[in-house]
Amino acid sequence: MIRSIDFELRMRTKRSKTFCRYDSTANNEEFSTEKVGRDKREDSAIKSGYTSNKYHQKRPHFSKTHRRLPQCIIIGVRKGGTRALLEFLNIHPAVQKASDEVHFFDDDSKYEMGLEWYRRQMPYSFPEQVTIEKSPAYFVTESTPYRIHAMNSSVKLILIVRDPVTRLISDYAQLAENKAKKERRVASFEEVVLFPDGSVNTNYKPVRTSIYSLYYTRWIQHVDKYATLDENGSR
Ligand SMILES: Nc1ncnc2c1ncn2[C@@H]1O[C@H](COP(=O)(O)OS(=O)(=O)O)[C@@H](OP(=O)(O)O)[C@H]1O
Repeated sequence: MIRSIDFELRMRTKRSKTFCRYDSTANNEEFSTEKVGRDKREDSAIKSGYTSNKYHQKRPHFSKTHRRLPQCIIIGVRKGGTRALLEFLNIHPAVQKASDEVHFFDDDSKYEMGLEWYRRQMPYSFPEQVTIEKSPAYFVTESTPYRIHAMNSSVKLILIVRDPVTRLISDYAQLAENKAKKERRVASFEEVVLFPDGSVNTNYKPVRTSIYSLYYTRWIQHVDKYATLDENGSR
């Protein structure tokens, strides 16, 4: 059991002589490594901030830790502050986050790889810790409520929402920035959000994402099935 935020565990592996420290305050890492015997690959990965699960799979870990399917999932909403929420939760020593968005339930090609693949994307954790991942696309993807329920009907789901118009502007701004980086034409906000007669274009995906009721009603159909999703938790 991890008892406090300052609690540290240290391990020296025989093979690489890597010195590992459990640091629950670390930003992007389940484990921070330091000192003796790090191989070059590890050094450059740490320097560049590279923290993909592919790399984690090769990193040393404590003998009593395992990768576990998440008991808690932040399902959205995109641009709702999901990253900040995940990082805040991860400060708690009993929480272990997946660093990357896994997109297991909303991406058919990933879903087809099965739960064992999904489990392997998760961080190592102690038995008492809660594994958590966030993929904001889950909230708006049709197949996701059923798929998550099929994995675990008592998984805890967190939905964080934001003023729908502010969220739309934030979503548009990110998409526009991505397009600009690729030197593609960026349509104005009015162009994509409004029809010439001034009505709102609800076919534009960022607009649709902000119509929370479209998706909420889909999730609510599963509320009875989710034993732990009570009235407050589902908001
Ligand atoms: N604490 C807090 N309160 C209010 N808003 C916050 C907070 N933390 C992050 N943010 C804002 O959330 C936006 C990023 O949301 P996400 O992390 O969900 O983005 S993403 O969907 O993963 O891309 C992003 O919004 P924009 O600034 O409009 O881009 C963040 O500024």
